[in-house]
Amino acid sequence: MEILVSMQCLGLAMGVLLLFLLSGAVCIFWLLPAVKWRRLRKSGLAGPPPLFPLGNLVEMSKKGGETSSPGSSSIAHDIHSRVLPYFSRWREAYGKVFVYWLGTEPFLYVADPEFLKRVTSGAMDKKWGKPDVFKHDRKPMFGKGLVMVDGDEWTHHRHIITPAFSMTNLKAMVSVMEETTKKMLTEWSERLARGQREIDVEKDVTKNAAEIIAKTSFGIGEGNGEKVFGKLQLMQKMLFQTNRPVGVPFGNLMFAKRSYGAWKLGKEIDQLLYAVISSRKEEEGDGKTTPKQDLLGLLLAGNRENAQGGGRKLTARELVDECKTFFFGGHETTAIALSWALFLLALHPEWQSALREEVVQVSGGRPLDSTMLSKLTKMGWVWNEVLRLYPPSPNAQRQAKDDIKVGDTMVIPKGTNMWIDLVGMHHDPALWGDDVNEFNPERFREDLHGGCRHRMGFLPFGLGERICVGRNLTAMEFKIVLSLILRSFSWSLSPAYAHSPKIMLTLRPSHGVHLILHPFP
Ligand code: HEM
Repeated sequence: MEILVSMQCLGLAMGVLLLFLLSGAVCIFWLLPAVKWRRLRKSGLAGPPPLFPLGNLVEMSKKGGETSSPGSSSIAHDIHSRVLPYFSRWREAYGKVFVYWLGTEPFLYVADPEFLKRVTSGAMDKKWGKPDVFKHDRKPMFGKGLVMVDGDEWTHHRHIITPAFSMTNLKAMVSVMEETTKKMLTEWSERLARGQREIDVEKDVTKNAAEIIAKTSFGIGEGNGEKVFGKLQLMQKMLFQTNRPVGVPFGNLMFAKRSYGAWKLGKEIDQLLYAVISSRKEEEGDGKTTPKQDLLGLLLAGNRENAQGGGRKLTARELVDECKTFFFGGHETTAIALSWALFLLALHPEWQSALREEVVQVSGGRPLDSTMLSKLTKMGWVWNEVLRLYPPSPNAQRQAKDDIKVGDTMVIPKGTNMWIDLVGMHHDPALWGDDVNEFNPERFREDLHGGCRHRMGFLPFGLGERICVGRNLTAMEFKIVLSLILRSFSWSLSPAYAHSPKIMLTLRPSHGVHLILHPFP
């Protein structure tokens, strides 16, 4: 009898616990998002109706634009509706500012530069940080590196990191970029000599950019550098092979095995980078060795200076995370920009010739240096036009760290994320005119903003205080690699090339960029 009673009590307790958990889940996954949704609508922010706990993910997962059939006749640069079909549809219905939901997370979609200016200008910029929802997912890649931290921690990191990217420091990296790229070009020549005419340049340019960033960040080939580089690449593939259900409660469990794999790789990479850093500290600690001029060397020097001025040093853990951040933030974006540039120049041989002429005029046959690079004016226009039509980072993101009041009626509640659609703004005829989808580098001839009707309509490197810290480094690398290719080859698009831009974190040519190369005399 007593056993029966205690069994009943246990059953009751289990029932109450279950009910408690269930009502907690209903509250977190349905009621709270619904309340937030109501608050946003009250502020005048409409959007596609979400279905919690998935939000609008079902509509977003529907297939969009397809690959063009091979051949250049079907290539168009009007890519917004192909790469972001759901945003394109919602924009027609709700305009250039609306709210959509990734799971239970609200996102304010913004493709209106004037609205963006109103919500981020001046002191308001400080109220925005980076979305928490991506932090867990991307932790193995960036840890608590600059891209991920907010508030005072961000200010501290940025203060130490920014000087490392100054033009004076970057100059020392020209020869590393040149040497590495020449190796790639020698390989291309050898392949041509063996009778191979077609090369997927995207693959090789990505490998080249990874090698450059590993060398310029922490000195590849020095003991553990090469191992780190291989593992970092593997981790990136593991994490971003497929789109993940961001914002969906327990969505990560669906990818538990892969997440665990990435976490494990992350730990191995950390160990290797710790070893690189401590041997560097030992080498430089005696004060007799000159600090290395790669980013890690410059960070260590910045760290010492900061400590001498009474500031806090970045810890070894933080230095490791910054090295990973430079690798992930730096190589793929640069490689993609170069790949799109080679693709666009294949379609526009007249620009290929104009750039080649400029390179010959500026450098003759001499090794490149930073003064020469600054004289490559036309190449600068092409750089901007590539980033406009095919921005490698297709969006910038923020999260309101406080309620943000806009004008008299609108409040963006704390916790709301903001998704700034750079592809949308860069392809908006209202901002750029009727030739918005044409490759026309001349638009940057007299204007850094390419004639865009709004100063904030062209943002390939993001905005405000959090603008990309590596933008000078990447522009320098672009000019060096492209100049060297132009000196050695001319090229056209392979008939097998299929135009298929796709967003997988970055905006990439998903079937590579296959070119027919011709050695240039
Ligand atoms: C074509 C090449 C590149 C593009 C298109 C690009 C684009 C961007 C964008 C859009 C952001 C976000 C800015 C924002 O939130 O407002 C960003 C941030 C960042 N980028 Fe780049 N980037 C490139 C190359 C690089 C390189 C070469 C490095 C370093 C080696 C780098 C390191 C970073 C870092 C550390 C941040 C975070 C800055 C912060 O939050 O303070 N990027 N980049």
